[in-house]
Amino acid sequence: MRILVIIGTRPEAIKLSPVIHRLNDRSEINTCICLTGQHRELLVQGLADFHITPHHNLDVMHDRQSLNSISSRILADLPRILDLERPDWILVQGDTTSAMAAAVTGFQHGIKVAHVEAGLRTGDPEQPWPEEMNRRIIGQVANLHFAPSQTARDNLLREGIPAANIVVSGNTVIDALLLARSMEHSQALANLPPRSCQQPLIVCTLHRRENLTRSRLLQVEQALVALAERGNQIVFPVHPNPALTATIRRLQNSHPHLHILRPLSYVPFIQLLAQATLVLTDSGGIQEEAAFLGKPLLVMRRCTERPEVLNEGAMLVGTDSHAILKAAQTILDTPDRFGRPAGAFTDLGAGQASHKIAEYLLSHQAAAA
Ligand SMILES: CC(=O)N[C@@H]1[C@@H](OP(=O)(O)OP(=O)(O)OC[C@H]2O[C@@H](n3ccc(=O)[nH]c3=O)[C@H](O)[C@@H]2O)O[C@H](CO)[C@@H](O)[C@@H]1O
Repeated sequence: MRILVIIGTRPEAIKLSPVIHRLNDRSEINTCICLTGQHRELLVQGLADFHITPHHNLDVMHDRQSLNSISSRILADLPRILDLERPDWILVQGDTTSAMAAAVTGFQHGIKVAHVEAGLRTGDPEQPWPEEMNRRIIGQVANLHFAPSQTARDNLLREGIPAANIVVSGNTVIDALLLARSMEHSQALANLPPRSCQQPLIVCTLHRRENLTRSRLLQVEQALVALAERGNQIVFPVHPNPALTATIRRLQNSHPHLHILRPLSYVPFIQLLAQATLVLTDSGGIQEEAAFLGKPLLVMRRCTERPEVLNEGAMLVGTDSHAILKAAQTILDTPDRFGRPAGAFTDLGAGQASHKIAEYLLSHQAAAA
């Protein structure tokens, strides 16, 4: 069986690396990896963390490129790889424009599409934008849907996807996180700011397109400075989106407790997260990772496609500085009320998702033969 795995961005590299390792374990499967290049440095970093070597790179990204041009270049260039590799399956993950364009290309070429992390929905096409619509489009063209949770499965059933085509696998991010923790001894780790044990550590990330307006960034900046002034150490690895870096750079020397960093490799980032007192993010993957690590979590969005993390005590705070400060202070005053033991949250699986995905693809192929 030939499987073509498509990877466009850092989170896809992280979430698909454990799947690629499980596929490579099986001699019956020939796995080929094609990068779209939607991210450049972040993607290279993400793959290197897991020792994955790609076979093809469409290299679609140019400075200030639009989503339309990313999509059109993938639609135009991926067929060349399909002709070369002749895969039985195209495997895509999540909700990026790369995954959407690759899934549509597979559909148009009559190649079966398997979707990892299928069925996440906020119900609002604008939030997150364009990811909610990307995942809905992939859901319509995919033949097999690996849902990370029961809730995601229910979303797909509501949209008319046949139950027989949905497998609840868990989320492969948990597999990646556990792998990263097991690799800590062999890697250079996060350079954490020196702090006394009384000083809380807040890990912050922000990059959703809808949050990159001047007014929202200003609100988040105000909240971060106020939290630093209250004696918290804040570590903020900044996503290299130019719309973000241009603004956040001015925070660089604004307070000695505010540490603005370049993106970290995955293993040090997970180590940092594991030491956090509080996580403040609009990232999808970090919501999942923080919940698994039992960390108090504030989500800088108005809705989430991950209701499971809200059940775990995470809160939606948007980007209003007062709302962030109020919620953060409540948690920092009584962190023990909000934290959980690491690994207690199992709604997204406990590290077996990649194995289940590889085994299911094999058994599906055997049944079809
Ligand atoms: C709308 C939405 O929620 N969509 C998500 C979106 O991804 P995201 O929001 O999760 O994206 P990011 O925040 O960029 O990446 C996060 C990963 O990066 C690691 N990290 C972070 C900082 C750092 O310095 N070093 C690192 O290693 C971190 O631990 C984590 O694993 O697309 C994915 C792909 O399709 C989807 O799965 C997913 O639904």
